[in-house]
Amino acid sequence: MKELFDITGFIMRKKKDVILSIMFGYIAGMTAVGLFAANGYLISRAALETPLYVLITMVAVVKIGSFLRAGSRYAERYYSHRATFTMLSDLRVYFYERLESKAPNSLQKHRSGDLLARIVGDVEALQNFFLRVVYPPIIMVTVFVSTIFFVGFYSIQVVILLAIGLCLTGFIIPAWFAKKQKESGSSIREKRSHMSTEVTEWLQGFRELKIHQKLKEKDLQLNDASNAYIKEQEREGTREVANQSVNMASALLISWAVLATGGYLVASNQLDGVFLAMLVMMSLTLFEHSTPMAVFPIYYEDSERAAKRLYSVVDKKEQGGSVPKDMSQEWEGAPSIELKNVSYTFPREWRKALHDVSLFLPAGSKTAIVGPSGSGKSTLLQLILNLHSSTKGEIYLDGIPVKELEQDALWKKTNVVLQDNHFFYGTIQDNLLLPNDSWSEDELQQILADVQLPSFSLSDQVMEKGENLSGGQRQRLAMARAIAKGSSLWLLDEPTSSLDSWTERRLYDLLVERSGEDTVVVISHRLAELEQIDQIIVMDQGKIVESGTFTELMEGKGYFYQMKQIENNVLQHA
Ligand SMILES: Nc1ncnc2c1ncn2[C@@H]1O[C@H](COP(=O)(O)OP(=O)(O)OP(=O)(O)O)[C@@H](O)[C@H]1O
Repeated sequence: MKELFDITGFIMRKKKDVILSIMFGYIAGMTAVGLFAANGYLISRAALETPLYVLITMVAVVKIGSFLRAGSRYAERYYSHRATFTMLSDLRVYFYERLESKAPNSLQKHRSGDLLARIVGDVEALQNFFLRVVYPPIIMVTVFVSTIFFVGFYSIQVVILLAIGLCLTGFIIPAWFAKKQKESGSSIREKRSHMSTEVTEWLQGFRELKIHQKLKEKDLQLNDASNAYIKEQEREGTREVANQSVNMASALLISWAVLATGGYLVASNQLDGVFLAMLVMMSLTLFEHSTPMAVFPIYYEDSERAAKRLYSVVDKKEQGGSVPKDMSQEWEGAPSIELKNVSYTFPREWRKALHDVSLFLPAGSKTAIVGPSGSGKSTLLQLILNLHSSTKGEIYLDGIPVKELEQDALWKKTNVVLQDNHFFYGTIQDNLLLPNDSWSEDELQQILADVQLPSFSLSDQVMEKGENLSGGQRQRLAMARAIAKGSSLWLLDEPTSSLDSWTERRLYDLLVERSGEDTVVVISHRLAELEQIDQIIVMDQGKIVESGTFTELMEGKGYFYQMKQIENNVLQHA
């Protein structure tokens, strides 16, 4: 309920359109009733010996009424849909912003297909909240009340019948449907989400599924998900039609009752016969406004579910979620990095990825982090980047706690290469993701040459996810992207793991040359090229087990020395 209240807030931001659509909806409803009433009256009058001028006037009124009805119906549709679609666009932006601020920590809990179903399908479902939940009862009540007031001048018995009809078709029957709807429940949203998840996985993993001959199995799962969704859609459709039929049948019964009562009143001289057709026509038209109430419970519940599903993603207070307190802080130049007793456990994991890590990296220093796979190197880098928030302890950049830095400002000031670098469909230049026009084309071409991609031109096409690039080319392009960023903090996670030794050496030389006085932290799985690094941090099982310069660590003959010996042996036997 609270979620729908929030959605109502979004609708109310479009106050002008909402008021205009209700106003024109009311005019359209009233002119429809008036038009049919005039028709009924006209037919009756025409049967009597009525002067021609009265008939001409009546026909003219009917004609004007038709234009008015068409015009106001158009205006009502225009404003109600404008209110709805601009509200949907606001909702999309709102949810996207909330999701973005929670990425990647919270979003990891949701499968991508499910998220897609929520941000596309559930937002879309909310278009019915105004059009089919909020709006119809308002129009129904206002048009009914006005008509009943008018009918009061002719017959109190018909007024009572119409009032009973309003209660029955507008409230009692929809309430009964709502009860039935609650009992049987609807899972159309969940079924759609499940199907979307299966489709996304199928698309993303198509190649692997094909290679490992699992495509058929996955196809069956996809089919099951699709059939379940279709079945639920059919169930919902049948329910919708059944509800509408019951409501329409009840409305027709009331109109029959109006006819019968009117007939009795005419026969007993309590009503002039010329008004009978008018009252029946009014009744028939009037109940068109209560028919939409038949589907009110379906759309109300669907909107409620959709709103709940949306808010369940963005509303949760995450453990370790980053909520900057004072986002105005920034650092100048190359920052120092300090970690004080930092621990981190991934959501839904019991094992600590980092355990009580403390370190200090002076401004302008060059640091390498090494260690076996799974020792927590990438996690450490991600915490410095504020992609996750430490479970315990504090991280400082230039003395400022990273939790208090605005994420955008932090990322703007950092040259990042992660293990998985994403590339977009577009040109090489597009994929350098330049923050401004500070580089000329020649300079960018030089950067490409420096990262050992001399044959690439800025206008070369990159396919989706960089599929037309080799692993090594992707890494070099990611390095070019980091260089083009031009910031004074470098955080690089295995930037050369797919490169041959010669190219790796060139890239490390380039890094030293380009980074100058900047602060650099580089994760390396290889222990070569570390002689020129100021400080090496050795990690194992989420802890720092050693640190020092290359010479110190080699002379200390500890963990690093042993790793180096193993690496040398492997290389000798390779
Ligand atoms: N997204 C995640 N969710 C849950 N656990 C994770 C996640 N990412 C990493 N871990 C766990 O955290 C621990 C540290 O992982 P991390 O990626 O930091 O290691 P690493 O030293 O960078 O390894 P590698 O050299 O293989 O990249 C591992 O036990 C890993 O299973």
